[in-house]
Amino acid sequence: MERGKVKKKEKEKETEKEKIREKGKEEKLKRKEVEQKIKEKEKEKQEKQERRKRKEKEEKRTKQGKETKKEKEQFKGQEEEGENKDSTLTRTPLEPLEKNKQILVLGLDGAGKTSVLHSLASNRVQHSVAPTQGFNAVCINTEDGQMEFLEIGGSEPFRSYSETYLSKGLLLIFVVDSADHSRLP
Ligand SMILES: Nc1nc2c(ncn2[C@@H]2O[C@H](COP(=O)(O)OP(=O)(O)OP(=O)(O)O)[C@@H](O)[C@H]2O)c(=O)[nH]1
Ligand SMILES: [Mg+2]
Repeated sequence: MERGKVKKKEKEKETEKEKIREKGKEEKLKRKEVEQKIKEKEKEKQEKQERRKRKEKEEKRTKQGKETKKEKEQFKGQEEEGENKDSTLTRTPLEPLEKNKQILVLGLDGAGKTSVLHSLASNRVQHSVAPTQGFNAVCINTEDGQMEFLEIGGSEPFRSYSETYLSKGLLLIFVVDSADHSRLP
């Protein structure tokens, strides 16, 4: 009789152990499922962030592209004019715009063109100015807007450019050195 009781108790113990093992397995599976869900959510978050970053980058690129396109078009126009005349001097630093035409400043070499422009721009007299090699563009801000002056060097090699720029200028200022009697008619 005692042996039978012992056997029964042992069987009961084993079944309890099995139940505990099964419970443990189920808990493990549940944990794994929860972990997988968390991982999936994290992945989705990362993907969303990456998409946002890409969009922002693309927007920046398109904005920059538009600006550079405009600049390129302006530069192309200037280059084409310069190539037609086959000289680097024809590429003026300030190409006259239709609305904002330039005021041409012409005169013989040493007449005082650069000096006049300098005194207009800064209200000061500058001594010993170097001869202008090609063009000298000066922009002066006034109450009514901007005034653009374009001086063409008076030395021999640059004099021919004054003819081509005469038609493009809005006004002409011709500077004469009245003290230089040898060059006056
Ligand atoms: N005494 C005197 N000297 C002047 C006057 N204006 C200009 N100068 C001097 O004359 C020289 C020539 O003047 P610039 O202003 O360079 O003459 P420019 O017409 O620009 O000459 P380019 O650029 O060679 O065509 C410089 O040394 C100036 O300092 C003036 O009113 N009086
Ligand atoms: Mg000059």
